[in-house]
Amino acid sequence: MTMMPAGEMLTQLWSAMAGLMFICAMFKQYVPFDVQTHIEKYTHKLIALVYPYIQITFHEYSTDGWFERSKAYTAIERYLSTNSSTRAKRLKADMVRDSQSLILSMDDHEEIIDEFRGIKLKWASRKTTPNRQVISFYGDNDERMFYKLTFHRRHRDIVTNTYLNHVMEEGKAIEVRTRQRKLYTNNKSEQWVGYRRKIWSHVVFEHPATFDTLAMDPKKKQEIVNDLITFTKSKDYYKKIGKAWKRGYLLFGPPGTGKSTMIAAMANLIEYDIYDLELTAVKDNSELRKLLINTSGKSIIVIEDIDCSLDLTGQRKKKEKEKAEKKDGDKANPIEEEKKKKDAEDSKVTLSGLLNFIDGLWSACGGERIIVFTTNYVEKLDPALIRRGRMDKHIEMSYCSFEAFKVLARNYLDLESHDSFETIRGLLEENKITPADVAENLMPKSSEEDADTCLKNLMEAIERLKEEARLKAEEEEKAKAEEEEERLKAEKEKKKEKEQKSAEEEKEKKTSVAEVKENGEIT
Ligand SMILES: Nc1ncnc2c1ncn2[C@@H]1O[C@H](COP(=O)(O)OP(=O)(O)OP(=O)(O)O)[C@@H](O)[C@H]1O
Ligand SMILES: [Mg+2]
Repeated sequence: MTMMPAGEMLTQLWSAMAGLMFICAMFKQYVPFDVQTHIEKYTHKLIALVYPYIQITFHEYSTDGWFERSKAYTAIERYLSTNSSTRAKRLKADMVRDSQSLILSMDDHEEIIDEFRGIKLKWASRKTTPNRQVISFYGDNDERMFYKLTFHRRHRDIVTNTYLNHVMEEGKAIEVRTRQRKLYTNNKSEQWVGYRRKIWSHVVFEHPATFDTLAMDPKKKQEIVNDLITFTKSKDYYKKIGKAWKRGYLLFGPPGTGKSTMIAAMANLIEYDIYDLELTAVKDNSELRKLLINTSGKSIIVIEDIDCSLDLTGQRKKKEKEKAEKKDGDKANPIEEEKKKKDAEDSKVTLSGLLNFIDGLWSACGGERIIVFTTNYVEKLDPALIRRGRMDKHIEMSYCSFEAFKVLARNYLDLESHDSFETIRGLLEENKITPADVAENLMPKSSEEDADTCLKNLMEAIERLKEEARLKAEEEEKAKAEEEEERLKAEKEKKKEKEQKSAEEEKEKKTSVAEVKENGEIT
């Protein structure tokens, strides 16, 4: 037999392929659609007879729970990332933890062979674009990613019963190991369209705060740490008592007392993600619910300044509005006003919606969660929102105590003790100063400033604050006295007016009686 030259062989192959494609095109064009479907069905059956392989697909977004990224897909992605990196030829690279190492995973349209108990299984990463003759409104957002697993049908049982479980478990374990903690924030609903929905955007969470660097009463701090750690280990306990595995914390206190810092420290302690929920960007309760469904387990959901985000405290908002109206008078810009009004109308998250979010049926889906609210005005919140069971732990973050100061001195100046500590203790006991102010003063402002200078700065700052507070108190006192004086004056005038009025009335009465008498005499 004579060997065909390579070039000729290639030409023949090309022409055969072109012929096949032509036949396919003709088939699609001229054979009616339902006949095509029938032919396809029987072809599949025929292939199944001779082709002994089974295929399973795992889509990134399943069709029923379409809002949620499939957990199976994520687990497979992780599993294949460790198993594929040595075998696949085209890889995708992503940064992981601390941005120090890369994680490699299989690229789109790449295939790998995995081995399990001597069985060979083929994994392929695929992408489909819907077979439609229209230009997608959402651009290439309609692309769907999926993994396809192919294996021999004689291994069906072992794959479906054992192998897939093994992949899921491994995938989850890898995820925990390589997890890069994230800080999420919610997007406006306009960005929720398409298959690559962006309900939450995230950045890598890298806040350095820890409970060691957090300045507060050590006893209280320990209590919170214990509470958190107990929570993370209590899966079975929560199951036993029939409660969703979640815990609510309410952090309250004046600005600059470390509420946000505490949340970062919490996330760092228990290694949870943070979802920073901006309620003003949420249109209504159903959006709120969607946001919640799309949070993962092991996460802290934070609503900062809950008193400001929502008209939960109707009265306060109204008062503020009235005040603003009075202040602005007629000068208010009508366009601005209109916009504000529209914003207010748009934000229709209600108290009951929020309560449902915290402890409704939805709150139990997806694993352990911590919900944290922060506020500067705890007394203005609706009691329903913060009752125990909803917000399980109320933590007051208050002005800097001496114990808290010692933590800051250790952090900022590496000082355990100093001659001026006693003076500072006295100053802190007498004055209300926030940890943020103390921290600011303890931080060296130039390379020449040493610990002594920083402590001196702090003492001076407290003295200054003391003086400011005294002046403010004096002014307030004065204003109060003036107000009282004016009130008294107004009262006096009112009394006088009343007296005058009654005197006039008396006089009128008398004259009319006299007139009657006079008239009587005449008649
Ligand atoms: N208890 C604290 N321990 C350590 N640092 C603190 C503490 N409180 C405040 N700070 C410092 O002050 C800064 C402001 O604190 P933070 O943002 O946590 O205050 P906050 O209570 O959240 O205030 P706001 O009510 O205005 O949101 C932080 O960057 C932190 O460095
Ligand atoms: Mg804050």
